[in-house]
Amino acid sequence: MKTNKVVILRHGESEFNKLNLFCGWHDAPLTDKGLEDASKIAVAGLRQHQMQFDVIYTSLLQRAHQTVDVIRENLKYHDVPVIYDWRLNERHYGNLTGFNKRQVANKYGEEKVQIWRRSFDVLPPEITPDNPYYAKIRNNPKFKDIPKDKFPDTESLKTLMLRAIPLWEQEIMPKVLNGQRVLVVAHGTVVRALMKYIENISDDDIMKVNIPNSVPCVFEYDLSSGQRMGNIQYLADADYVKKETEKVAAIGN
Ligand SMILES: O=C(O)[C@H](O)COP(=O)(O)O
Repeated sequence: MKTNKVVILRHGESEFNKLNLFCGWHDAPLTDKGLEDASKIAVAGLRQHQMQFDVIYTSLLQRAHQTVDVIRENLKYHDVPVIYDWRLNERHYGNLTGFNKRQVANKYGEEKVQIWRRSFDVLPPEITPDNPYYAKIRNNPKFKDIPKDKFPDTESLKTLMLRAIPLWEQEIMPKVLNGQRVLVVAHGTVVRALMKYIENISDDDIMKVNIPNSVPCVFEYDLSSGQRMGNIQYLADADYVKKETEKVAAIGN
């Protein structure tokens, strides 16, 4: 039986992850720890499982690019082409962008914050011009080619899926089923979106899914039927994955 694997990875810890701030489309860089984990966790996992790639897909955001760079540098993937696509950007966090998750929970309640963070279709309030990150995001030159009518002011997992799944179905999956080895380096909500779609996870169950930084997730396909095989494989120590997943699920301090 001929099979092929596709790997999906969330970037390393960003400055906003560290400060526990809603980030979304704000272009925060990785922290030193984020850079280190990209190599110690992501690269180590890929290397240990002898993963090779023909093409890498990523978003327009630097935290994903820096993660890609660490992988390319360490695994000598300089010849592997990188495709940058806005449809892999993190979900736009609306007017929550830039605010501390704990402080927002103290103001609106934990339940409300978890609905904003993890529900399938509840949109955070739209970003308004008085938000300190509004102009930075709107004027980010990297976003200049995004169609005006597609540029979001807030997004839920559902609306993110409306942009990310067509890319997966029309560009990424045909390559995977053609035998190309694809690595996707993206963001927490993008990984949740792809997982929901691939694994057919219900709108309720996806609320419990949290994605740790820097841990490669592997999905295997049977090339003759195009069907998914087996379970998701995480290329990191199980205790590490559990600990990091719990950290992401929590609202933090
Ligand atoms: O955009 C962000 O703040 C993070 O990348 C994801 O945050 P979350 O885990 O709170 O959705």
